[in-house]
Amino acid sequence: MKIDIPVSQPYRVDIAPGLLDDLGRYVSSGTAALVVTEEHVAPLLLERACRALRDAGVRAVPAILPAGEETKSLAQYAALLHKLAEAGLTRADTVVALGGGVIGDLAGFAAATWLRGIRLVQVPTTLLAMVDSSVGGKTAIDLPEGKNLVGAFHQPAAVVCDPQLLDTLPPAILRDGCAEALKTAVLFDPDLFSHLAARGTDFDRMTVLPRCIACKRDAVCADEFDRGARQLLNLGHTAGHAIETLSGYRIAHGHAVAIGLAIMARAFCRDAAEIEAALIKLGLPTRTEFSPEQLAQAALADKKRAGERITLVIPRAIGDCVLREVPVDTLADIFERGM
Ligand SMILES: NC(=O)c1ccc[n+]([C@@H]2O[C@H](COP(=O)([O-])OP(=O)(O)OC[C@H]3O[C@@H](n4cnc5c(N)ncnc54)[C@H](O)[C@@H]3O)[C@@H](O)[C@H]2O)c1
Ligand SMILES: O=C(O)C(=O)C[C@@H](O)[C@H](O)[C@H](O)COP(=O)(O)O
Ligand SMILES: [Zn+2]
Repeated sequence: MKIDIPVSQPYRVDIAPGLLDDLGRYVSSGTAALVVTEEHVAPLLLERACRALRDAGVRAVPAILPAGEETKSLAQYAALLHKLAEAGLTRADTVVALGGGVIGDLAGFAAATWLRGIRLVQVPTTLLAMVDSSVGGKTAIDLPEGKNLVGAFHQPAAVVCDPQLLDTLPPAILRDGCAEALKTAVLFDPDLFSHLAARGTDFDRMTVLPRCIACKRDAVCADEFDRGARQLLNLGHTAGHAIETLSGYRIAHGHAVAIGLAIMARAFCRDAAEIEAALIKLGLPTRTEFSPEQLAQAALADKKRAGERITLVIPRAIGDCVLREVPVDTLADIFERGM
């Protein structure tokens, strides 16, 4: 299955079981590729990925980083730039991001900035990366002060989505991806919501992956640079990113988004009970130990803030979400309503 993403630099998401072995099709023969991955994914997939590239005449150079959100840091970004320099990557060459959202965001940011931008191929290996982070061109690293505070828009040249890679995913990591899939469903797709609410983590991959990617395509194509409608994709993220930051990135992105979604649903949504039930069915949390005041303070680092006002994503009902600008000093009360 192929999904075209007609942004300023159009590309395609290819979805097929076993597609990793065809990775060589996405990089030109005679060029080089830095295959960026991390210590959990490397033993599972790195050799296969490099073999597929070498069989296609590509000089594949592996770069293995530590696993986990801490890797989206200035220090690992700098280390990756040095690896790009050592590997001698030129503007004819490619960065391959082989991993979940952490590797996709970090390797994507390195590809966006090395030589002011070189080719990037996303090979998502988590559900979250398949349904959300590998598509749309947001790349970033975190600071201790907040999530994704440094980054760039850099669309991939291709997304190589092999659903078989999900077979080795630990259940908690699968649930992270379910949170973003459910977010997408609440935003745009009531049928997808019903599917996830009924099936939980036993969802049908070839239903959920294409539907989420198609929804993301539409939001990204409407507003590639995140100035308006694309901000809807931030549903649950104002509180979610605050929870991640306050926890020192101990709480994973998907879990934090699940809590953020539940807070906004309880505060605003006539379908709040259904959304909370679906989150619970998916094995996701819906409450936080942090106070509304702590969340509001941490949310001041949100990119949807402009001076003393911040744009929130308000879920009025499943399939009916809107952007609303509010004064930042009302945030704690809003979160309180959803606790
Ligand atoms: N750019 C975007 O649009 C966007 C969208 C959503 C989330 N994100 C970012 O994505 C990140 C979260 O991504 P994530 O949930 O994929 O986390 P992750 O990349 O840390 O992966 C989660 C865990 O799964 C392991 N793993 C990965 N693939 C595996 C596989 N096939 N088998 C077994 N284990 C595997 C990893 O080693 C890691 O321990 C956050 O930093 C978030 O901010 C970005
Ligand atoms: O692609 C988008 O746009 C999103 O907002 C998707 C989110 O799931 C993702 O977590 C994104 O990285 C958040 O972006 P940010 O701009 O709030 O850092
Ligand atoms: Zn997200």
